[in-house]
Amino acid sequence: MIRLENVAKRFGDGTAALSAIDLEIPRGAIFGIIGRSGAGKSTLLRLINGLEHPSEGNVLVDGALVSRLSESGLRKLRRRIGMIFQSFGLLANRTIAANVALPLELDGVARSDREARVAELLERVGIADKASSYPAELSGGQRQRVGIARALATRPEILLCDEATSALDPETTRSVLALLADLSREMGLTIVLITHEMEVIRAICSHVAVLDHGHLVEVGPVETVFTASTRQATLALLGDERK
Ligand SMILES: Nc1ncnc2c1ncn2[C@@H]1O[C@H](COP(=O)(O)OP(=O)(O)OP(=O)(O)O)[C@@H](O)[C@H]1O
Repeated sequence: MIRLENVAKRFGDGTAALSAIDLEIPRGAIFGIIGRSGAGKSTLLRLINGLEHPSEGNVLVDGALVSRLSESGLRKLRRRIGMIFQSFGLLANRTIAANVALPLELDGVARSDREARVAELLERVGIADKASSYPAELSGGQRQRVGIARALATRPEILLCDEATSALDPETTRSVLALLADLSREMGLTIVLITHEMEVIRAICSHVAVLDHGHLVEVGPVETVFTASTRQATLALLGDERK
């Protein structure tokens, strides 16, 4: 379980990216965090995997205080937390199989075990036939499948998704989100997804938190928030849907 207790994050230049955030993300949830550009979504994700530390408050993953972890503790934590990105983050000069194998190589996994695991992952995300291709030869949706396979290589319990479908067309977005939902169910994976698109939240999330100018406006089950909210920031994100 991920827990933020009264978390604030201020950057050196005085920017307050997050203020007084209390949030609990249950194990196995598909938890969406929505907000406009600059609302603090990426900062919140970076606090969960320890890339940033809070200026105030606590971030806990399964009871461990992230800001108190040693370097080796942080490395272990990041092995339990996979991440995928809008821009996919693949290495252009490596084949698809070699991209997926990278975290296993860094972990010192033996070559034969790596090859077996990579084959299994590529099969699971539906691109087994692309193992020897290079990223430039794949569509956006296929590249994100590679990103998902790579993120899951070390069998993490948590997957952080940073605008993972924002570069994809609506149909490809739906198929990638469906894959994420299936993986969450199969593996008991907790997914924390940040987006500025309501449709993404509606498609797979069980819970949603709305961020606005660094503040948590509301949080709850998707249906409740989307049908009953009276908060201006939420209504603005819902736009015409509620009219
Ligand atoms: N390293 C940094 N130094 C200074 N300010 C930062 C830094 N990172 C983020 N910020 C500021 O913190 C605020 C929140 O940024 P953040 O990237 O978390 O928002 P976001 O909701 O993810 O936005 P977007 O959807 O545009 O990525 C913004 O005002 C941003 O300019």
